[in-house]
Amino acid sequence: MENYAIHTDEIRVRRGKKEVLHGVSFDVPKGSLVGLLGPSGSGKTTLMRAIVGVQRDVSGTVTVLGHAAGSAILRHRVGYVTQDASVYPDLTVRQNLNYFASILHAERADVDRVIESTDLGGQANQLVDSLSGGQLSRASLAAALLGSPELLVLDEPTVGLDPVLRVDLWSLFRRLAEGGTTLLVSSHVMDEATRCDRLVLLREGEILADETPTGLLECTGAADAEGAFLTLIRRHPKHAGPDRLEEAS
Ligand SMILES: Nc1ncnc2c1ncn2[C@@H]1O[C@H](COP(=O)(O)OP(=O)(O)OP(=O)(O)O)[C@@H](O)[C@H]1O
Repeated sequence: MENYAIHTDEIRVRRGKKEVLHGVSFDVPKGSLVGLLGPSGSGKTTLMRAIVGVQRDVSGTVTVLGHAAGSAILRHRVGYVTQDASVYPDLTVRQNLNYFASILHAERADVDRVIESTDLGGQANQLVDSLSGGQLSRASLAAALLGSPELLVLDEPTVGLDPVLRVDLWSLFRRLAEGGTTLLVSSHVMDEATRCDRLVLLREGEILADETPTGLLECTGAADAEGAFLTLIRRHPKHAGPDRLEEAS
């Protein structure tokens, strides 16, 4: 288990009156870039919240870097970027990062490092309020990179970005993984899947597949990740319609 940054076993989560994760089990190897893919409402955010230890009513096992999810010891070792901007609009990018660096007791030099790695040099002295969507996502990411966390949990960091910015961000994720950081990145854009080491496909609170991109195409016979996802849905007895059960059997 020490080779895993995240180990989960039979996670169940209730939100409101309904169970939204139904016994989810998967592992994220250390230093890997893993994509958590699934349509809107499939439970990606809930699963990430369970992993970073901010979700209530979680049962099952969630171990992060060898500790129970949410343990105080993990506070500086795990970076979490939600779908909402986590930087202050009335401060510049650099002022935000200086502020978060002081909370984390990170070196000031770390601020320059994260500005450079997120390619925000040109916007460092710009108010966050005036950043574009892509720059705002990168500013939140820069804040999460302070202190060099071992694990980054990123909830739909590329949502709303144009294809060029998406490619840039995925290149950054790859560089971080090559530097030894583990990344769990959620997305509902299946194309992005091909950039991951492993893919976890989630649908209605259940894992449909936990595979390498190549393995996923091989086991479904599909030409791309989107086709693979559709094939898996058709094969799943719960999701297959009466006319599809035959096809799936
Ligand atoms: N605060 C809440 N109270 C009750 N149910 C909730 C709450 N937040 C989310 N849910 C439900 O939990 C399920 C999973 O939601 P979740 O946000 O985890 O999905 P998601 O895959 O991240 O979706 P998206 O891609 O749209 O962000 C959905 O059915 C959603 O309606």
